[in-house]
Amino acid sequence: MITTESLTKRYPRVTALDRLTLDIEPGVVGLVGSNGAGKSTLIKILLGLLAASEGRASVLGLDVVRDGSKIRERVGYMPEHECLPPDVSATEFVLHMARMSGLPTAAARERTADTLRHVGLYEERYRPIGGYSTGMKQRVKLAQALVHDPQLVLLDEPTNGLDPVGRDEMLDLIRRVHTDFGISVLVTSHLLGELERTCDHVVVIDGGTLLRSQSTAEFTQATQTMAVEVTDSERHPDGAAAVCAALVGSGVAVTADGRLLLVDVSDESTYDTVRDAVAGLGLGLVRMEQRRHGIVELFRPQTPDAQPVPFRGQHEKEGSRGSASTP
Ligand SMILES: Nc1ncnc2c1ncn2[C@@H]1O[C@H](COP(=O)(O)OP(=O)(O)OP(=O)(O)O)[C@@H](O)[C@H]1O
Repeated sequence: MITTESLTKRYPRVTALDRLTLDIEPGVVGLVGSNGAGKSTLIKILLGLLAASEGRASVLGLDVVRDGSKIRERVGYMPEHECLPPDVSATEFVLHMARMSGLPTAAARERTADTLRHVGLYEERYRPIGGYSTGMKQRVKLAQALVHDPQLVLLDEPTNGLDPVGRDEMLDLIRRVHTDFGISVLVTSHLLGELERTCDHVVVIDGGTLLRSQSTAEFTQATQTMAVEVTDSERHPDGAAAVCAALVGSGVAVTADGRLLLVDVSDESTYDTVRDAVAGLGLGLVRMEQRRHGIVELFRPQTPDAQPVPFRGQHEKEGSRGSASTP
């Protein structure tokens, strides 16, 4: 879907992309990086809107230098920053963008109505965009990226400025763009956690260089650890400690993480041992689940000398952008 070869973009004061080589298959792909990592620069080069300093790139098999206009016919783009005219309605704006993409008037009208329905703006479609909430504006930007039925959409920080519920809705919508219409998606975010559940594949860049490009399943491989949470009782006011002692007594390796017990699963019988230990103490089992590596964990230092990559955790608030910190 996208390939880059030693792609480099130098601005007078900063190298935004530094010999980036990528090979991305179709699907829903997340491009993760902290602020200034080079995500928007990469997207603009892929659209043929910005010239690279060195290297090559192609999108859907088309060269970004030679075939920029062909790429833009087949690709939808949702820019990061607000760029919507306040005085027109969503219908007028998206229809205009559909016509700009070359659709005949009747088809453009039909596609506009369908797309606005798909992004959940059908009821509001005749109101001026200036009165829309941030979430509604993001949906208009998504609708104009989809209206000409592209093969691929490039979505630059589509969850920016949204509250947690708005984020979840936008991420579900993005997932459905692929499952319902078969359109491939490249979505950028500085929040690792949100891409974990949305994307099939994640590409991580930092300072314009590639850190990782891997399937989400590989990123979040299941581990042989089970998290167990139990209730307390009058007899056992610290239920977790009591279960921990019982398990250690049965030869099970277990560590306590607050109220959570992390149990090494040596084989299937470990599940029965945990159940029997909890029942034997007369406690209730709140949770017993397999632990997975979250993407965030991958950025913890691997060696004592290694520095963590400064990505922001999912729960950090918007508005503190630019002050990157370790999750
Ligand atoms: N037109 C420009 N002129 C000079 N420097 C630029 C220009 N555009 C981007 N940069 C610089 O290039 C680097 C990469 O910027 P880019 O916008 O691609 O990052 P990003 O990962 O998209 O971050 P953000 O999410 O903050 O937009 C940054 O250091 C930025 O300041």
